[in-house]
Amino acid sequence: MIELDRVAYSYGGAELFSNVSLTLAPGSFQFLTGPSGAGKTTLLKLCYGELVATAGHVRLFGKNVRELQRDDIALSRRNIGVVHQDCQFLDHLSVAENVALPLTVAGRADEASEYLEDLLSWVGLRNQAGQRPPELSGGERQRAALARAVIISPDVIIADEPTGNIDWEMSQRLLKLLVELNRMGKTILLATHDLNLIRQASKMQVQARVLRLMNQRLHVAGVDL
Ligand SMILES: Nc1ncnc2c1ncn2[C@@H]1O[C@H](COP(=O)(O)OP(=O)(O)OP(=O)(O)O)[C@@H](O)[C@H]1O
Repeated sequence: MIELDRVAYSYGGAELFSNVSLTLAPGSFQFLTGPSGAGKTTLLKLCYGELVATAGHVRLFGKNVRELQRDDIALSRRNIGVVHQDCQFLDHLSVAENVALPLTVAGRADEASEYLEDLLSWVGLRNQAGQRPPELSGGERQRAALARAVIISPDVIIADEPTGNIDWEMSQRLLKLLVELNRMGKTILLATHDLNLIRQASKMQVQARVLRLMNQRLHVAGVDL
C-alpha cells in the first residue's frame, strides 16, 4: 500500500531523521510513537504524499512519489483517509457538511446522503449533524474527523495523535472505531504518545506493530515500552 525506503527528511539544513524504512501492508495496524519533536507528524506527511522525502523513496500504491505529477498524488491520496492532529474543520460548515467534504471535493456530493447518516450514527454523532465544529467536545471533534477520513472509503487510514486532547473513555471509544475499521480490512497507521492506548489495543487482540521514532531513526518496539 505505502512504502518508505531508506527515507530521510530535513527542514532547511537540519536532518530530522534518516534511513527510515516502513511498509504499510494491506490490513496491517501500526502505532507510531516517540518523543515530542522526533518527527512523527512529518513521517505521516511523507506517508500520505504531503511532503516529499529529501532522500530515499516513498511509494504510494506502488508508484514512486517523485515520479508522480501533483494530480496523480491527489488521486492516490483519495485512497488515504487522514485524521489530522487539529482536525482542520471548516467552522462555517455544519458537522455533516464537514464530514461529507471529501465526497463534495471529489465531485460525488450526491453520494453523501447515502452514507452520511449511517456514518454519523457509527461515530455517535447523529444528533450533532447540524452543529458547527466549535460546538463539539474534543472527543466528538475527533470522531467527526474520523468519519470525514473514512467517508470516501479509503483503504488506508492515517491518524495523527487523535486522542491527544481527549479523556481516556473517549480515547478508548476512538480506538474501538479504528479497530473495527481494521477488522473490515483497512490499513491503519496511528501516531500516539499514549502508551496506554497501545496496551489497550493489544488487549483487544489487535495484531498491532509498534514503531518508535527516536534519535533520528525508526525502531520496532514492544508494547511494554
Ligand atoms: N514546516 C516546518 N518547518 C520547520 N521545522 C518544522 C516544520 N514542521 C515541523 N518542524 C520541526 O520538525 C520537528 C519535528 O516536528 P513533528 O511535528 O514532525 O514532530 P512530532 O514527533 O510529530 O512532534 P509532536 O509529538 O510534538 O507532535 C520539530 O522540531 C518541529 O519544530
